[in-house]
Amino acid sequence: MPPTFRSRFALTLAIAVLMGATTLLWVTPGMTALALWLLALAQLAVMRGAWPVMCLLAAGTLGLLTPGILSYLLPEAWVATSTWQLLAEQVLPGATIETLRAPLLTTVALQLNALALMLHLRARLGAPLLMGAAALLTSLQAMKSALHPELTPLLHYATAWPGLLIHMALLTAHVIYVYPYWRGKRYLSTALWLALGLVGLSLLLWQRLHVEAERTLYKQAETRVQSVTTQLNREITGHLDAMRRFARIWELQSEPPSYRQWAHQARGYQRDFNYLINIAFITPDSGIRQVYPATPANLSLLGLRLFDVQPAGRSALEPALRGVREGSTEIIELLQGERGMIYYLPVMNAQQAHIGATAMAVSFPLLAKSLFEQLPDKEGLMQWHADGQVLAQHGDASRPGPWTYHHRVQLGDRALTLSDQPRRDHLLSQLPRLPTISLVLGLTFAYLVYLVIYSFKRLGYQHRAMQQNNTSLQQEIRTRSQLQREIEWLASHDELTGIPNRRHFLDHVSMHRSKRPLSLALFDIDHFKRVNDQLGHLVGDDYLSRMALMGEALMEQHGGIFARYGGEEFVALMPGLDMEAARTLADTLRLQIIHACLPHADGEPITLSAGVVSVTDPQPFDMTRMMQTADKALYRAKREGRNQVATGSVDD
Ligand SMILES: Nc1nc2c(ncn2[C@@H]2O[C@H](COP(=O)(O)OP(=O)(O)OP(=O)(O)O)[C@@H](O)[C@H]2O)c(=O)[nH]1
Repeated sequence: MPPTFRSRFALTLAIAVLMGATTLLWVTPGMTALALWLLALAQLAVMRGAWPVMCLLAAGTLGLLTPGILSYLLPEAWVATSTWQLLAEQVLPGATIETLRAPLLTTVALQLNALALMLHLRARLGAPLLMGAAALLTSLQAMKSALHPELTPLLHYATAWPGLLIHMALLTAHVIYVYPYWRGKRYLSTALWLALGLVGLSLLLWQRLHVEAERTLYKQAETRVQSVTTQLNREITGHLDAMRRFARIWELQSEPPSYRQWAHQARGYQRDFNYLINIAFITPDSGIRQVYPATPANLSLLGLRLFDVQPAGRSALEPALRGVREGSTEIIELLQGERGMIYYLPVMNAQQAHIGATAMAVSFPLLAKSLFEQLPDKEGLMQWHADGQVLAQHGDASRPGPWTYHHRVQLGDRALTLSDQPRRDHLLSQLPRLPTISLVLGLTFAYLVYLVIYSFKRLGYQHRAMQQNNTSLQQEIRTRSQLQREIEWLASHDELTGIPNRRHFLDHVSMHRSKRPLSLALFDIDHFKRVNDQLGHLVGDDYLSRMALMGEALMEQHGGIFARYGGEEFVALMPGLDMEAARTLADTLRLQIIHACLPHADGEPITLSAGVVSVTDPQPFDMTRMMQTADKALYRAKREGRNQVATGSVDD
């Protein structure tokens, strides 16, 4: 994709995001929409190169989101949920904490995105990681929203899909824009993938801790409800035991109780169980004979036949009146105008004859009130239900939480439900901050790991590059030294034969000029032109080289030097050799060459002529004169038939 097309695509996407965020802000205004809108503007500013504007917008986004993050992070003891709620109401009348803060993952993702925009292309400061982490967090939030409610935490409230999609599009626009700048950085990928792995791990840990924390809240509701039902069972067992004791009192007398006796005994029981709104004596024909307390509502019942006025309780009352067993009604409409249940117990007299039954009417609302008494009323709403009707309730129904705990209780033959719906503020205040702290620490750790690995890899890369430079520099130095040596060698040696050249020879001469005796010999190959002409120049070159090497070896063996003087001429300096020794050495070379099998075209061996000159004490050394004398001697050797050594004296 050509870069221009890529950047145009990113720009279009950013503009689309801005339009989407504007719509979102219009339709469902909230912190997520506002932050996205600012970020989209910042993204456009980045693409237009307006850095100050971009920094201002990104910093504004960070500032907007910071109170939200703090509200998730700071312990309840430092800043209570109610304080955050008050703050929210002051910022926007009628707002709740939720309207002014996005879900945790979305808030953190938006912050990371804002930071990444501020860092722009600076991979060394972690811009790619911030983008990657923002994308991971947004994906997890999307997953949680998609799976809601089965696998999501109890307190979860999903981010609206448009917000998530817009955020993803914004991240994509940013990645498309910056990708070409990061593509070539080899040391980036290791640091990035490792740090993203850590981000993923800290997200998993957060998810685990978060779900656990919210399950604990759910458990608290469960415990609360169970304590109420246990208390209910205890109360029922308690007042039934008391009632049995009460019924047995009348076995001591032969007459049915008088009102005075009845009131005297019943008073104590009614005081202990204040939800007993009526303790009555029922005659065998179901007539109400005595009632306590003597309230107008109770007194108005005297004389009534329960079989007639309360047929719903007949099945419970009849066995008690016949002395067969105790009985109790379901929760029914009591004659006193309340809902409740009535317990009937048989009453016998001293002669063990059934004289009636004791009836105890329990007001369910009063019973429920006594059960709820211990519970705080600000934490939520607790309700008793039966047949879809609320029998009694306790607490505060405002800002209900996202879930209700239900518990079925068997009351006689009747099933009741006790529900507990905690208030959202209560749940938020109870929610531990540890998961959020672990997420923030995890992200920070991943960021630090990224910085360390990135710097380490970058240093390594730079170090390797430097090492490569050093190696090639050393190689260059070696090549140059080699060249230098070759140049120096070529300056002092003959290229064809490899033996010293005339310049080297002259340097050598100046070193030994004071040496006595000192001899010098000039050598010239005989009829060498014929070799070239008849055998070719390549053979001529080969002969020259081989003869040069023989001469060099022989002269060096005797402490002298053998050099090519030019063409097919050689020169030798022999320090310490007098004329006779020098002539013999020159002749030895001549003989070696004859026996070296270097034939002419006709098979005749190649030969050599030489002119030798020598100086002894106190003769001075004059190079020009020495050379002239040796040359003359050589000329004589040639003239006298070649293949011989002639000598000359510098004094002639
Ligand atoms: N192949 C080859 N030939 C060379 C080189 N330098 C000089 N010569 C040849 O050496 C020959 C010298 O010839 P001349 O000076 O006529 O002497 P000559 O044939 O050796 O005869 P005399 O010296 O008189 O015995 C020439 O043919 C040169 O071309 C060389 O480096 N390689």
